[in-house]
Parts: sequence; structure tokens; C-alpha cells
Amino acid sequence: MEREGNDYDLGGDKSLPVSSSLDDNDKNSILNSTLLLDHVGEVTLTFHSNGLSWKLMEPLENDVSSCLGIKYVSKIVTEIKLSDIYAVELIDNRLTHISNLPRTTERTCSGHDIKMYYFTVHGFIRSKNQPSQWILAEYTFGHKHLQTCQMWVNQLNESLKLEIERPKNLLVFVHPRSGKSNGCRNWEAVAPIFSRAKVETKVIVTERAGQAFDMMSNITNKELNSYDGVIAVGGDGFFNEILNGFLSPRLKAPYPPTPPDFVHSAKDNGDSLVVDENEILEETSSQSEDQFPLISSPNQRAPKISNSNSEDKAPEFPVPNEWFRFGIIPAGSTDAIVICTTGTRDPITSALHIVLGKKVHLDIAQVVRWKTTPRSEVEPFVRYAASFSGYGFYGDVITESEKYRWMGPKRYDYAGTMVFLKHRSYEAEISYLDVGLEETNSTSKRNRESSLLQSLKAQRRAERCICRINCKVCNEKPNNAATEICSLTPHLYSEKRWVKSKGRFLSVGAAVISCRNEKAPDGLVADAHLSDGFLHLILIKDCTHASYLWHLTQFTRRGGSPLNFKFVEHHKTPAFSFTSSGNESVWNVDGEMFQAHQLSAQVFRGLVCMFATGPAV
Ligand SMILES: Nc1ncnc2c1ncn2[C@@H]1O[C@H](COP(=O)(O)OP(=O)(O)OP(=O)(O)O)[C@@H](O)[C@H]1O
Repeated sequence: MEREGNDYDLGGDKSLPVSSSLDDNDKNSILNSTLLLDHVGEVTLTFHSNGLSWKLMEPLENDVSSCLGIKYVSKIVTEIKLSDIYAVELIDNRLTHISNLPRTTERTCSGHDIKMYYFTVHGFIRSKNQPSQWILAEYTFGHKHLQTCQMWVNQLNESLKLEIERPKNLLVFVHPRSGKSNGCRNWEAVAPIFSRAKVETKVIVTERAGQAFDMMSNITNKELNSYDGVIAVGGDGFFNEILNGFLSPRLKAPYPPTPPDFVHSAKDNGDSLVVDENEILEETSSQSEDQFPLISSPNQRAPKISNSNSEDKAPEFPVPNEWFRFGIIPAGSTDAIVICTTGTRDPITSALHIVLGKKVHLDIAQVVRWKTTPRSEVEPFVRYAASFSGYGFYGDVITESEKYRWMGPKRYDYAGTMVFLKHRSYEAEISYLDVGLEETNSTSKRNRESSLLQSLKAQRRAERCICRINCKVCNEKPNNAATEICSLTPHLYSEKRWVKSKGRFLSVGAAVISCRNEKAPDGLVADAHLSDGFLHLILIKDCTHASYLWHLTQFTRRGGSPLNFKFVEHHKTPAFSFTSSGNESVWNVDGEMFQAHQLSAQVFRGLVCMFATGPAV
């Protein structure tokens, strides 16, 4: 029997702006057509206010399975939200042989090739096993009239234009030697997603360490304003370099608060100064060319700031900036920042987060190294960290691992074992701002009875709140405890108490985010958030080898278990300072290393925005 109304084949064009004749489900629809869905069959496609849905006109033979005489139609995707569509493309007409068409059509016009026009809707679906992972999905619809396909493409593109958070122009830095030297390959894998989405990209493949820093610090604000964001194709260290190049000449903020007895030298004449806030503001915005690390690995050339464009930079590019976002296409050795912000380490998922214009705020730590030697001219030396800063074990592992870069990501395991076996501890004094028990799960009250500790342990585990999409903690309005860039004035700290921890430390770590990675899926500090306004200080006092090993394994398995050991302190704080008796170890600030006798740090809540959503639930 002849079937009527096969739009793509025989009947007239039945694509129409929706009228009252549509059934209830289609009431809110904008467009409705009968089309051929590639590899599926004839469908009724409906465009609703929030996306597309389609109904199979008749189940295909090969799409039906039967068991004990009961027929099951396989589960085919039948809808996609507009927010999950990143591109719509018209495809040149192509000949479709009759045998490729559904059986209903074959009966009506056997033996001919027919000319069809197609358009493809590009989007994504969430992986069933790993909800944070997004998988590319494309749906190709055909019709014999070009106008019908064109109408759908136009209509969809008009609606996509209303998704105003999506970027149009991006600056992309590719680190070709990152991780297992996959930088270029990873970029090539995702570049088609950007071109389909019609996102313009200016791509720079770096030739040396420090190049991205130089370019980001020297780029004029006019040019920077022409981009919606900057993308790093590489690892955490590379992202850190770009972030520092961006922030160093642009962020205007006082240096971190310090305790009254923390006397640092802000001038190179060796005089100790009480730091004048106004002077600091000036100094931050006009850092000298001499600012580079004392220690840098062979392939980490010290980046230099040139101030040739300083006039151009100051007023026109505000920081924080809600619009200008950062993105990462992972290609590094650990990729902790990308795992914390997207929940996975997948270049495709990251590219989709970027083209769909997702947005999540990220805390940034400002780390300031004070005068190293009386004659040194490079202080204060300022760096910014998005994930982690650490001294002792963390500095030594990175220093050691740089000798074995040729091993790729495995160098961290090797270097970690070597450093662990050496078991070196360092004399240091750490002061941190106490924000009160109600605002932190700090273990600062170390003199409590052990029974009280036990009950707290259970309670705090239950309180542990992991950062996810739409995380409640990150979305909370900032309070005084959590430092905000706009409230960054010293008087704010006067009410806070400085607490000291002194002795020999195996490591001093300050996590800005949880630092999830493949070895520690919960992160080094499971309850650190993307935007809680705290640094999570993890202080490990000298202890036995066995105890330290236990701690390290707890750390990687459970995202830190601070109450388990006396020698472990975990404090949530907006700022801390550090003094060591000698320059024995190095500070690792997101992969960049330098010696510091005196150092102070603070966190800026939600200072930058990332193209991401946070990990899925
Ligand atoms: N073309 C280049 N050649 C050598 N080094 C480079 C180049 N481009 C950037 N770098 C430097 O390499 C360092 C490490 O890069 P990246 O973070 O991408 O890799 P990784 O260390 O393998 O990964 P992760 O930081 O995730 O552990 C960066 O700090 C950056 O300064």
C-alpha cells in the first residue's frame, strides 16, 4: 500500500511553522517536519523552545528485537536540548540510492537514485558510565527540498545565536611537548569542533618555555578584548604560565596580609619595611623585568615581563573579568585543573565545554616571595597558582622529576619514590589566619581530648562536601572569612587571629582546589572547592617513614584524612606566611619552582572564570 506524506521523497513539502493542528506534545513547537534521519528512518522532527525531538514514523525492521514473542524497539536517542547543540551544518546534496531508504519509500519509487539534501545537528550526550565525560553525537536529517533543510538550519542557527555565553573568538596556545608530547595531536583532534561551531581561533604552538607567558603579558588590551578567552592545550604548568602572563601585569591588588612579626624587605637596599598599601599597589602593577625564578629547570626558561605596553594595559582590561574565560584541552602529565573543572581528562569533553560557553569561577592564590638575599633585586617576586603550591616534599619531587622529563608522566612516580626514600625534613615557621571553627573544619585545636577527636572525625567525614556542578559552597555569597578581590583590604584581617605552627616539616602544601588526578580521584584535599575562598594548608611535621607512607596513601585514596595523624595539620585559611631558616628546599607553585626564605600567600575568591561546569554528580 502506498504511504502518503513522505516529505523527503514523494509528497509536497510539509515542513511548516507549527499550527494548531499539532498534537499536545507539539504545542510549544516552533517547527515541525517529516524528515529522513540517517541510519534510522523517517521521523517527525519537532523544534521546541528548548530543543529538538523526533518520533520514528514506523519502527525499522532492524531496530526491533524480539524475546519470547515480545517485540522491543531499541532505545534510540529521540531528543537533544538546544544547550547541548554546538553546531548545525547544511550538507551538499547527495544521491541516495533507493536501497538506503526505508522500505516504505522503496515500495513507491523502486529502482531510482534520488537526490536528497541533508543537514547535521552536532551535539553531545553524557557517557552512561562516566557522567562527566561528554561524547560527540551527530544527527543527520534529509529532505528532497533544499529549502526545507535550509529553513531548519536557519532556524536552529538563529536560536543558537541567542546562546550568548558561547565564545566566538579564542586565543589558543599549544604546548607540543606537554605530557607524552600529545599537544598538537590533541589540538588537531578537537579543532573540527571549534570550526563547526564557527569559533575563530588564533593558534600559537610554543617553541620554548616562557613564550606563552611573554605573549600573554605583552598582548595589548585591544587585542585581548577581541578574544572571548584563552585556551591552553597542555598541562597544569602550561596553564599556570598563561594565567601568570595574564594576571601579572593586570591584577591590581595589595600583597597578602602578614602577621606583625613577619618582617620582610620590600626594597632592595636591605631595609626592613612595614609595607605601605599604596606603594604595593604600584609595585604590583609595574613589576620589574628582573622578576624570574632563581631556580628554573633546563626547559623552563625564566619568563620575563616586558612593560612596553604597560600604559595600554591598566585601565581597559578589568580583572576579575566575567566575560574573558580560560580553557584547558588536557595534554599534560597530571591535568589536575582540568579534572577538577570538568570531572574528566578528555580533550573532546573540554572542547565541548568551551564551545558551549560553560562558566565556572576559580579561586586563584597569589604567592609572594620576599627578599632572598640582601643584594637580590628580584623581590617581591609574585606568582599566581590555580591549583597547588608546596614546599619540601612537593618542591623536591618536582625538582627531581625535571631530571627525568624524558620518562614522560612516569617521572613523577620515580621522583616521588626517590624523594620519599630520602625523607628530608625542613625547619620552618608557618603562620595562617584563623577564620574560626564555624567557618572551617580546621584541626587547629590540636590539644583536644582524643575522644573528642574521634567523634569529630566521624562528624566531619559526614560534613565533607565534594565540589560538583552547581556546588553549593562555590555558589555561596562570599563572607568575610573567604577573601574576595573587592574586599581585599588589610583592615579586614585585623579581626582575624594569626596562628603559628613551627618545627621541622616534611612538607608544607597549600591547595587552592582539590587537585584531583587519576591516582587520587577525590583529590589531594577532597573538600577543597573551586571557589570557596580558602587555601587548604596541609602541614606534615617530621614523622617516621612508615607514618609518612601511610599518610601519602591515605592522601591519594581518600583525598586527605587529616584527623588520622598527629603529625598532619589541615587548616582552611585565606592567607598564610612562611619563614624558613635556610633555603634548603624549593617552592613549587603549580609546577614553577623557586627558593624562598620568606613567602606569603593569599587567595582571591573566584578571580578567574573557566569554560567548564565542575564535575558531574
Ligand atoms: N615548546 C616548549 N618547549 C619546552 N617547554 C615548554 C614549551 N612550551 C611550554 N613549555 C613549558 O613546559 C612546562 C610544562 O608543561 P605542561 O604543564 O604542559 O606539561 P607537564 O609538566 O607534562 O604536565 P602537568 O603540568 O599536567 O604535570 C610549562 O611550565 C611550560 O613553561
